[in-house]
Amino acid sequence: MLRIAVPNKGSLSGPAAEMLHEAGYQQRRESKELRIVDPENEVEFFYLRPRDIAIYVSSGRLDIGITGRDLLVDSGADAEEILALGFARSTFRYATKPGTVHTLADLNGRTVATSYEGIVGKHLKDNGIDASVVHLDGAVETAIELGVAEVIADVVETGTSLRNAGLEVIGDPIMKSEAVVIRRTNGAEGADENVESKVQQFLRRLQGVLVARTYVMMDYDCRVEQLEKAVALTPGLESPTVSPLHNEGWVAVRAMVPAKEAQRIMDDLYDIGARAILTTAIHACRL
Ligand SMILES: Nc1ncnc2c1ncn2[C@@H]1O[C@H](COP(=O)(O)OP(=O)(O)OP(=O)(O)O)[C@@H](O)[C@H]1O
Ligand SMILES: O=P(O)(O)OC[C@H]1O[C@H](OP(=O)(O)OP(=O)(O)O)[C@H](O)[C@@H]1O
Ligand SMILES: [Mg+2]
Repeated sequence: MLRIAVPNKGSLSGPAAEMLHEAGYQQRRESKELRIVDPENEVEFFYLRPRDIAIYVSSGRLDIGITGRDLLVDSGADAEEILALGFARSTFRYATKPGTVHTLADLNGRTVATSYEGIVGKHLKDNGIDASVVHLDGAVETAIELGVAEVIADVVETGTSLRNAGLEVIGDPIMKSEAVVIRRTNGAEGADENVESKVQQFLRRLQGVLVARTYVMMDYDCRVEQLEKAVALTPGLESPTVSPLHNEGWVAVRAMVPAKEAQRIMDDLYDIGARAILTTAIHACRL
């Protein structure tokens, strides 16, 4: 049985459950459930606080987990990222009231409030900055207004929270984060054979979901003379499927294309004479 840690609340929890469901795994029905067994897939899911997941996984009691890259780094736990999942994307930044602190160097001697002491402590140290760090559990944007700190370091996605608090960012992002699958560092070494094959199957399934979300299937007909040009526009993953049409001199072509580029590719195909150009969603795949 593969043992997997899944976020039980916060920004990671909904999208993680959705992705696991799309990958064919059973998920909990009640938000209070702390663990469920999916007997068909021989997987047990543990619903844990996102911040604790790296600690459980590094202990070796759970085989893999889904958490945020920033939470993994902050924990300092002995675990590594094995697959990026593309949701809960954010940056991690310093911010302050306009006009007080302008550059990273100005942080010297200041107080920084954050929920991510691990990331901030290391970043300050690596940059030779002597600042004190105050730990707050959340809503850190308010810390400046209330005089607890002069600077905050927090997760920024749209920037709305910073704007609402009248704050502006300082310097470049400290890091970029997204949801990731993590495993104990070098966890594949010496792992049970059955566990290892289940981990690989889990990763293939999630990769399948990622591909199904980012690619569409494109079909079109074109004249044989235009085939090379058309194939250059739709190279597919390996190479497109080309089948003869009943009408001589025409072929049907099928290839996966990135969903974001589908409309532009359809225009370009039309311009070189392709017709009956269709796209269809991919629901699942194994590459
Ligand atoms: N607004 C956001 N947009 C995208 N990702 C976010 C956002 N807020 C937090 N995250 C990400 O979610 C993870 C933190 O999850 P956690 O559950 O601890 O916090 P949360 O989503 O802010 O929930 P909570 O309501 O408990 O504060 C981190 O990886 C972080 O980068
Ligand atoms: O840039 P934005 O789109 O505004 O998103 C960033 C905000 O979202 C998270 O807060 P959350 O609502 O989870 O509250 P918290 O600070 O208590 O964690 C994060 O801590 C920021 O405050
Ligand atoms: Mg939060």
